[in-house]
Amino acid sequence: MFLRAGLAALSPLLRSLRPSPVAAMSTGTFVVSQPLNYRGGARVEPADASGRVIATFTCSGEKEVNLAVQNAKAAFKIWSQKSGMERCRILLEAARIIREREDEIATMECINNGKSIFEARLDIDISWQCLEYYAGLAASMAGEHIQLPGGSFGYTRREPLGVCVGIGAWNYPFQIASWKSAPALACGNAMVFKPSPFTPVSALLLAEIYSEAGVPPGLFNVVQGGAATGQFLCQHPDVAKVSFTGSVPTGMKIMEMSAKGIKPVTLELGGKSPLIIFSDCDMNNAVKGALMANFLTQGQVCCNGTRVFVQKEILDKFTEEVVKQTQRIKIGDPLLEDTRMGPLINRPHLERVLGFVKVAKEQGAKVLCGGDIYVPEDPKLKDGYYMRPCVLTNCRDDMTCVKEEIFGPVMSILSFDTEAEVLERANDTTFGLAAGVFTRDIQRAHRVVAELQAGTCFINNYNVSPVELPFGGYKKSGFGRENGRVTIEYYSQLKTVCVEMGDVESAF
Ligand SMILES: NC(=O)C1=CN([C@@H]2O[C@H](COP(=O)(O)OP(=O)(O)OC[C@H]3O[C@@H](n4cnc5c(N)ncnc54)[C@H](O)[C@@H]3O)[C@@H](O)[C@H]2O)C=CC1
Repeated sequence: MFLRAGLAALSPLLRSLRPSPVAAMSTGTFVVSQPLNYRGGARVEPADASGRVIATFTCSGEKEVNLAVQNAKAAFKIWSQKSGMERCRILLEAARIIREREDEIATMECINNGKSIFEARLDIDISWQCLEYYAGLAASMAGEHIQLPGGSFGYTRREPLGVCVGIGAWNYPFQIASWKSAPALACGNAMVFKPSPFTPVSALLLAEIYSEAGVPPGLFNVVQGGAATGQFLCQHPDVAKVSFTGSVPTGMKIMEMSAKGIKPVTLELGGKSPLIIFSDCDMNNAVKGALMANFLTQGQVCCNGTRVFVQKEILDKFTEEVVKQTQRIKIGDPLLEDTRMGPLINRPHLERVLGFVKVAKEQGAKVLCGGDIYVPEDPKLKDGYYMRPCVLTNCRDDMTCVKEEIFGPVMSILSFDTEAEVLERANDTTFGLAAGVFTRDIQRAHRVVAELQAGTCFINNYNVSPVELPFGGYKKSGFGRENGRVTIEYYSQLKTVCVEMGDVESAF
């Protein structure tokens, strides 16, 4: 568990950043001196425990989950009565505070997760942008007015759902908490959020920032824990909705539990996305795109384009250039400005990813670079969970590395001849989160994305995530969307009001 070296919560969050003797993640560490649950507008020790202790924090049990939901219910009463403009102002203030504290939050996220400080800053930028975006929408949420015969009419009201639950993965801890809470709060809901137990600390910062910005105490609560705590949340009768980011198997369980309470769910699950490079592409951009599609956050990105289909004519040139640039990626202490790849999340995950590379070799793939443990020069990092980014070639569609989500820095290159062929192969997966295409042929680009079975498609770029655009999956990658205007619909419900202006025409 990475929460070694005295994980400690911070608010003032970055109480101390000092070299850690067992720096498996980075040279940074922090001292947890305050509780990691947030309820009713303050940090609290959980009221009970689910029986499992992970590192230095206690997993919240049923009682604590109940308390958090009760607090959220009380805050919902106040918040849901506010006008859109009132909610807008508070969310804008929260966005401002995040922007102001960007360096502090990014540094914490970097230690929390292991991603480079360069990327952590981008995550924090996207987070405050998300709050700004939904602040802007809060005031413009409106229903319809529908004229009926005889002067009667109807209208619709867009109303919040109530207490929403957010359950997050470990790869984008602060960003996931923001992507879930911003639209939820903008619509007038309250939220109880459970971060991944591997990355428990940064959601607390968001909770404190919301309080500082002026949300009612209890509007955004954090409970800590793993599966058991997550189950208490999903099964809670007073929870109106569950928004989940994580793996497909957990997503299925979340949906099952929510089905029992007829709760709507948003599922942001895994992927094994195709990236199609046609021979008429701009080669420089295609190579950059392939790296963006595979190596951000050490490859631990759900929408990564890990199946890189390259048209035969340019296979050799493309592969050569991708390998050259992959080998140049600076690996090491994520807190250093020039680092672009930090450690993986924990040792079991590192071993799992290395295991995929081993199986790929056994099945006939060729390792062109990386795929092995990396030991940084800094002796403090020698036990870190680092690996060198890997490019595999000689891949076939039936290989494990091409079929399964690895969730690590492993790119599989496959070659293809025709557009029809590559489309069929690209779609031959149970996942459907994202896809990308590089070509200069504008008609082909649109024709291909129209055929791709994926919720998010990129043309001539990959893994950019403007908050204005909806993000989410097809097939087993989930449903519901995050970001964009449409997400309002996933955090609100429509009430129809039918108004009679004449007399009742009774059938009796
Ligand atoms: N589509 C998307 O937006 C994203 C999807 N992911 C996917 O997430 C996975 C990696 O993240 P992990 O944290 O390992 O996923 P995970 O599914 O193991 O855990 C995700 C969250 O669910 C909680 N959880 C686990 N079992 C639960 C249960 N039975 N009931 C309720 N909650 C439970 C965990 O504590 C954690 O907070 C990958 O498959 C990745 O593709 C990750 C980021 C973004």
